[in-house]
Amino acid sequence: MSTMTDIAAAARVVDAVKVYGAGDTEVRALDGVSVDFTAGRFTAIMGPSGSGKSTLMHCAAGLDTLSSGSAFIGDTELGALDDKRLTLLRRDRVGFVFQAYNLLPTLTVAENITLPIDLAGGRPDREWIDALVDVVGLGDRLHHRPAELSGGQQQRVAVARAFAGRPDVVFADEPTGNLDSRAGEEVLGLLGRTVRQMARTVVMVTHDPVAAAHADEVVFLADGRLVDRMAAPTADKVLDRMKAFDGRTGTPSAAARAQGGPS
Ligand SMILES: Nc1ncnc2c1ncn2[C@@H]1O[C@H](COP(=O)(O)OP(=O)(O)OP(=O)(O)O)[C@@H](O)[C@H]1O
Repeated sequence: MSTMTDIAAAARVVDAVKVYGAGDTEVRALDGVSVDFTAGRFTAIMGPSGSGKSTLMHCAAGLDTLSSGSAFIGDTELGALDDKRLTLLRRDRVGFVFQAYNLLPTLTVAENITLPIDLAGGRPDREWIDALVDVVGLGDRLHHRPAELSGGQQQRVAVARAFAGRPDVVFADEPTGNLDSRAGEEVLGLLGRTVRQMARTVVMVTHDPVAAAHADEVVFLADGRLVDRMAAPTADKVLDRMKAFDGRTGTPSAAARAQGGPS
């Protein structure tokens, strides 16, 4: 398990290439990406549509395999695992939050949160789960069913579920895509608090500069390549950087590079 004091990467990819199709229809969704997702930090992945954000997340999380290069969760290289071990690694060491909340409608909030642990035959750590429930602010909803909750509340349950087994890293793919801006802000604030107060690691794919501004760092992809990183992002700085990408080549302008870095 990772702690705040680790300088190690919770997840990383090295020379990651992902090719879909072949011949005339070949697409290089990832074209030699190397990136570390530092333990104890909240990282956002941004870039134009089709730049490879979801592909990077899926390959880093072991949901998809690379064409070449390697992906690691902690020190474990995913390409070295057979299907069964990869499934166990995803279950035990990785958490997921998707745009659709994917809660089970027949289970209560409390049961949804501990479902992955129950399915794995584990015993939930009560103290940890109680602390999580506190952070997500759902203490008075634990015995409700998902249909009795707002979208924002359902996504907060999904966030608690993702962290319930204390995974090394939680990957979030457009977690606020279905939410209005207020509910989205709550979920993003919650992800940020969980990282900072509970020493967790989050990697989030987003289109939204306001969402990316909740992260500690933003990595920018364009045309399947890592083209920039920004520490201490603000929505304005992220928006400016996105505007500076040439839509076709993904190359940031010199002006954009000059204003980069933390403010
Ligand atoms: N299963 C697939 N088969 C063929 N091509 C794919 C597949 N998945 C993704 N691609 C292609 O790979 C490239 C990268 O896609 P990806 O979904 O990773 O980008 P993205 O940055 O997440 O895009 P968006 O912001 O629109 O969700 C795109 O050109 C896409 O069309």
